[in-house]
Amino acid sequence: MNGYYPIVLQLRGKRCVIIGGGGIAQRKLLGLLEAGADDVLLVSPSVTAQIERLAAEGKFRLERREYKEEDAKEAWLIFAATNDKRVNAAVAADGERFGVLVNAADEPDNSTFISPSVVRRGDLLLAVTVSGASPALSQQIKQELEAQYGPRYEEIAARLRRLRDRTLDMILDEQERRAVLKLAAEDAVQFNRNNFDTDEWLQSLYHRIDRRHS
Ligand SMILES: C[C@@]1(CC(=O)O)c2cc3[nH]c(cc4nc(cc5[nH]c(cc(n2)[C@H]1CCC(=O)O)[C@@](C)(CC(=O)O)[C@@H]5CCC(=O)O)C(CC(=O)O)=C4CCC(=O)O)c(CCC(=O)O)c3CC(=O)O
Ligand SMILES: NC(=O)C1=CN([C@@H]2O[C@H](COP(=O)(O)OP(=O)(O)OC[C@H]3O[C@@H](n4cnc5c(N)ncnc54)[C@H](O)[C@@H]3O)[C@@H](O)[C@H]2O)C=CC1
Repeated sequence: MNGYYPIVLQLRGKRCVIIGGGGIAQRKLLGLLEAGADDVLLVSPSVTAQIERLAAEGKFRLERREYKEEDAKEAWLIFAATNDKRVNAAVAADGERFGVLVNAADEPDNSTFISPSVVRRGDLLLAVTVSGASPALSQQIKQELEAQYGPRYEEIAARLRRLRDRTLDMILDEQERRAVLKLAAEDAVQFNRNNFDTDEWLQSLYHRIDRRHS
């Protein structure tokens, strides 16, 4: 069994490099752009039509050439996703040497991180991995989660963020705030879209907490 520690990375301002321009490189690229990465370089002599289109829209920098060592040296995080095992292994070894986070798409043993399957609903991020045992199972579980946690969860998360921000200056007692926020998370899933007001909601949560305590 492989042990992996999950983290969620903030990529703003971090140089993310993808070596390769096929279907796998494209999937890693879309994942980075969805995550808000704003300093992405993709290096490959040939690329898919979609990679080409996104490059033309200025979403990231494309260099049509083969990999060179400086690509790894200047990276914060790097994906080795070519169809040449030796190139992928060189990217991984260079990345390791320069202390860069490395994902080798063809060889988990050369990687410092692996990519999970991801469902995004606004601020809600669900990530699934089977630690390399079965990417197909990760994908299947992702589809189940997509059905279970539909698009309305984007609004639920946004609503809870607004409420939580409001409580930070309204409820100074930490215990009380915790009780309100836990009840709010239970409550949020039941709400329908209409007649929503953060302050009214907060008041009703307060009443219910009071009642529980008395
Ligand atoms: C270790 C890891 C490293 C990494 O890439 O990060 C890795 C490695 C490899 N994948 C291979 C095959 C496939 N990968 C997929 C799909 C995905 N692969 C992803 C992640 C990972 N793949 C990491 C482990 C994650 C985990 O286990 O949970 C996903 C989840 C995320 C993503 O890539 O963004 C994405 C689903 C995205 C989605 O949600 O839709 C499919 C399905 C398909 O293509 O339709 C197949 C064919 C079916 C199968 O094999 O199960 C091969 C053999 C290549 C060959 O035969 O040459 C290797 C190499 C090896 O295992 O040695
Ligand atoms: N991690 C995963 O989920 C999966 C990984 N794979 C692995 O990923 C590899 C890539 O798969 P695909 O994208 O389908 O391959 P592909 O054959 O469609 O694309 C390979 C790309 O690598 C580029 N390339 C080749 N040599 C290069 C170099 N020296 N420098 C920069 N770019 C170079 C080519 O221009 C091409 O764009 C496969 O060989 C396979 O081992 C395959 C399936 C799933």
